[in-house]
Amino acid sequence: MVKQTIQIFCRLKPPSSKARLSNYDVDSDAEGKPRISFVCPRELTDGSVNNKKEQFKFRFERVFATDCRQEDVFEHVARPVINNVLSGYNGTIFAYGQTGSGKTFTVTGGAERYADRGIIPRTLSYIFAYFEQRPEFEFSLGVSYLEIYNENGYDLLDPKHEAARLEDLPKVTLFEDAGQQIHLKNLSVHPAASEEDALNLLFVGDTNRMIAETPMNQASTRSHCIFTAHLTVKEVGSATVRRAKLHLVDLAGSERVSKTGVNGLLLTEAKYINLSLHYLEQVIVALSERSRSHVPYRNSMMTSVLRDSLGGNCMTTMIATLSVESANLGETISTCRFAQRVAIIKNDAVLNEELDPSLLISRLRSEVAQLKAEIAALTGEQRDDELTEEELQMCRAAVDAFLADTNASPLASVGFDGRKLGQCFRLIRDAAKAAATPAEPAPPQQIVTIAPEPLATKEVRELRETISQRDNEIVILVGMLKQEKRRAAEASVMLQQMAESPGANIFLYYLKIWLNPNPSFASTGCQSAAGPVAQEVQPHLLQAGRYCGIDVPLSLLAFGRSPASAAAAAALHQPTESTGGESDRLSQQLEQSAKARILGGQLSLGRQEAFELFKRDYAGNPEIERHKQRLRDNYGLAKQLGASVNESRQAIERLKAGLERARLRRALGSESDSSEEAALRADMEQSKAEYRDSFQRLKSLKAEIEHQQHQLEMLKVRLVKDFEAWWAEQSSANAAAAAATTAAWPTPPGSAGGRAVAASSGSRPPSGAGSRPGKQRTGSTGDAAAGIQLTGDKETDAEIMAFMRARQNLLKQSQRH
Ligand SMILES: Nc1ncnc2c1ncn2[C@@H]1O[C@H](COP(=O)(O)OP(=O)(O)OP(=O)(O)O)[C@@H](O)[C@H]1O
Repeated sequence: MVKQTIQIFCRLKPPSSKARLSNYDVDSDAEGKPRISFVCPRELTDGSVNNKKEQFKFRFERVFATDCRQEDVFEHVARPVINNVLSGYNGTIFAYGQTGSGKTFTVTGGAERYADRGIIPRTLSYIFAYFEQRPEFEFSLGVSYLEIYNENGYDLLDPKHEAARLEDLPKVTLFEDAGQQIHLKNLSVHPAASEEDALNLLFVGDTNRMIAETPMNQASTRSHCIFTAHLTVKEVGSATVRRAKLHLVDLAGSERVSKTGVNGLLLTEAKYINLSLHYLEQVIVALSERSRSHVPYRNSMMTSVLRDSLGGNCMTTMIATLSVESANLGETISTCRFAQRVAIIKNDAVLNEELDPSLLISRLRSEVAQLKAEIAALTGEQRDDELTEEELQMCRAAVDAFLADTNASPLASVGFDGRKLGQCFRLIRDAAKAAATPAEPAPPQQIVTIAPEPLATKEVRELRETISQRDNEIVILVGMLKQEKRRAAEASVMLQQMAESPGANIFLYYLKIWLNPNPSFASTGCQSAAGPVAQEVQPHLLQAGRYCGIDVPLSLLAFGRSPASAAAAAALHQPTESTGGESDRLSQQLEQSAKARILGGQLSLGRQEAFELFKRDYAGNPEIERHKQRLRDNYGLAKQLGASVNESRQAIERLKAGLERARLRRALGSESDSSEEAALRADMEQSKAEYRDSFQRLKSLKAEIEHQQHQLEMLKVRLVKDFEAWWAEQSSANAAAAAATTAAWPTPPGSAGGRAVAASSGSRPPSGAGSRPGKQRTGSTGDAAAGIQLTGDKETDAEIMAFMRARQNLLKQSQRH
C-alpha cells in the first residue's frame, strides 16, 4: 500500500491583452517549494476574500506560468500518475477552476494546433508507445467517457448519443455492491486496440459533448466530464494480472452563484453545479479533518464516482487553473484555498493485482485431482485408468529426487494415488537392479563411434546429389523449351496468316505497340489507330501477346481513337502507383513468400525458370487477374473514403472551434447571433453524419480488402502447389525414361565396383547421370547424356554440352579422392 497526499499544481492562464492584471508573484518558500502570492487590496469587497488580510500565499508542487507549454504540463503533472497506473495503481488527475480558466484546455487541449493537445490525447499516445517498447507485456485498454449534468450521468460514447437530445438518453446510474464498491450502470467501456482507436473514441466523446449542448445545456461549463482509461496488464508467462483505472476529470466551472448573475433555468443548473462542487468541498473538508469519521460521498454523483480518487485507493493529482486578471482575483484566491485543503488529503493506493482466472482454474483443478486421489486412497477405492504421460514424468522426477536425496519423500509430489505409487516402486526396482548388475563390456562391434564423415566423401555425396537434381531439371527444361519452340513456330504461322488477312494492318500495329516497351509510343500509337481491334482478331492478338510474355488487357483492344481512351490505355499498359502499385507489390510479396514456403526457400535456377514458364500458361491466371483488379478497385475506393473521413473530421474541428468562440462570446456577455450558432450546429450534425457514414463504409471496405487479400494468397498458394505436382510428375516420368534407357546399356569391360570410367574427349559427352557413375553410354552426340535429349537448337545444345563436360570434370575430381 502506498500512502500519499494528493499532489496539487497550479497553472496560470494567459490573460487577454486589455485586461488589468492582479498583483501576483511566484517564488519559493523556505523549503524550496514553489509558491504563488497575491496582494489583495483592502477595498476588495468580495465576500469570499478575507478582507483583513493583504497578502495570500499558496504552496504548490509546481506553478506553471502563463507561457508554459502543454508538453511541460504533461511531463510534470500527468506522466508520474500514468507511470503509477501502468504499474497497477489507480490514478486520477482533475482540473478545478473558474469558468474559462483553462480546465478543458489543460485536460483535453485546444483544437487549433497539434502542440495544443492536452493531457488525455498525450496520455493515450504515451500508453501505446510504452507498450510498443515492451513486448514482454500483454495489455488491453478500454475507454469510457461520462458526463454529469444536473446530477444525471450520460454516456458520451453511447452509440445512440448522436441521434437524441441529451435529456432523452438513457441515464448512467450508480449502484453499490455488497463490498461497497460503486458501479456505473449504462456506462459503456470501449476496447481500444490502437492509439488511433483510442483517439477516435476521445474525438467521438468530445464531439458528442459539443453536440449535446441543446438549448437546455448550452455550455460544457456546466457539466463535469470524466474520461477513464481502464488498463489490464500482464507480463507474458506470469500468473498475475494488474488492472488499474485512470480518471481524467474536467470539472464544471467553480464560480459562485452570486457572481454568475443568472436566473431561471440557468440558476437551477448553477445550483446543481455549485451543489455538487459544494459536496466535493464537504468531502474534502471531512477528509482533511482527522476526527471526522463520516465522509459524505453519497451526496452527489460526482463525489460517488470519484470516491476512490478522494481518500481511497488511488494516486490523485489536482491542477488548479487560475486567472491572473484582477477582475477574477476573488475566484482565483478561492480556487487556491480549495487546493490547499485538497493537499492535506491522504490516499492509500493499493496495487490492483490478481491471479489470472484461467491459471487459477487450472491450479484449482490440479488441487481437486490431488484431493480425489487422497480420498480414493483413504476409502480404499482404487483407480485403474492408465497414467498420463504427464503423470509418468512426475513419477520419474519424484523417484530421481528420492534417489538423489535421502531426506526426500516421493509422497510429497505423487500423493496417495496407488497407480502413481506403483509406478514409483517399479522405477525404484529398476534402478536397484541396474545398480546390482555389473556393467558388461560392450562387444567391440557394438561400439559405434560417429566419426565425422571425411570431408571429401561428404562433398562427393553432395555433388552427386546436386548433379542428379540438375540432370532432372535439364530434362524438364529441355521439354519445355521444345514446347516453346513449337509454339513459336505456330505463332509465326499465325502471324503469317494474319499478315495476309484484311485486318492485318491493325493487328500488326497493335502488336508493335505492345511489343514496344516505351509507354509514349503506346499512347501516341493508340491515338492514331484506326479503331477498336476487330473481335475476330482479338484472340490471336491475345495469344501472340502471351507468347511474347505480355498480358494484353482486353479493354485496350476495345478502345477507339479518342485521346481519353488512349490515355486510359496507356495507363493500363503501365499501371501507376495509385491503380496497381499496391496490389502488384502485394502480389509480388505473396509470390515470393509462396515460392519460399513451397519450394523450400532455395529454388534452383532451373526449377525457378520452369516455375516462371508454368505460371505464364497457368489456367488459373484469369481468376488471379480478376482478384487483382478487384483489389485495385477497392484500394482506390478506400483512398477516396479515407480522404472524405479526414475532410469531415477537419470540418467538425473547424465547426467545434466556431461554436466554442460563439459560446465564449455569450459567456462574456457580448451580443451573440443565435442564428449563426444554430447554423453551425446544423453544419456540425451534417458533418458528423458524413463522418459516420464514410467511417463505417471504410471499416467494412477494409474488412473486404483483407478478405480479398486472403483469397488472392490462397490462389497463389494453389498455383505453387499445382506447379509442385506438375514438377513431381515430370521428374518421375523422366526418371523412368532414364532408367529404361540406361538398363539397356552394356557395362564396359574393366569398369569395377562403382569406379567411373574416364570420359571420351571432344564434343562427345561423358558418362550418364551422376546417380549411375559406373555406366558409360555409347552413341551419337545427339543422345549423349542419359535421359537427356538435345533440343536441336545450336546455342542451347552447346550450353547443355558445356554443362555435361563440367559435370564430368567434377566427377573425375571426386573419384580421385
Ligand atoms: N494556457 C492556455 N493557453 C492558451 N489558451 C488557453 C489557455 N487556457 C485556456 N485557453 C483558452 O481559453 C478559453 C477557455 O478555456 P477553457 O475552455 O479550457 O476553460 P474552462 O476552464 O474549461 O472553461 P469551462 O469551465 O467553461 O469549461 C479557450 O478558448 C482556451 O483555448
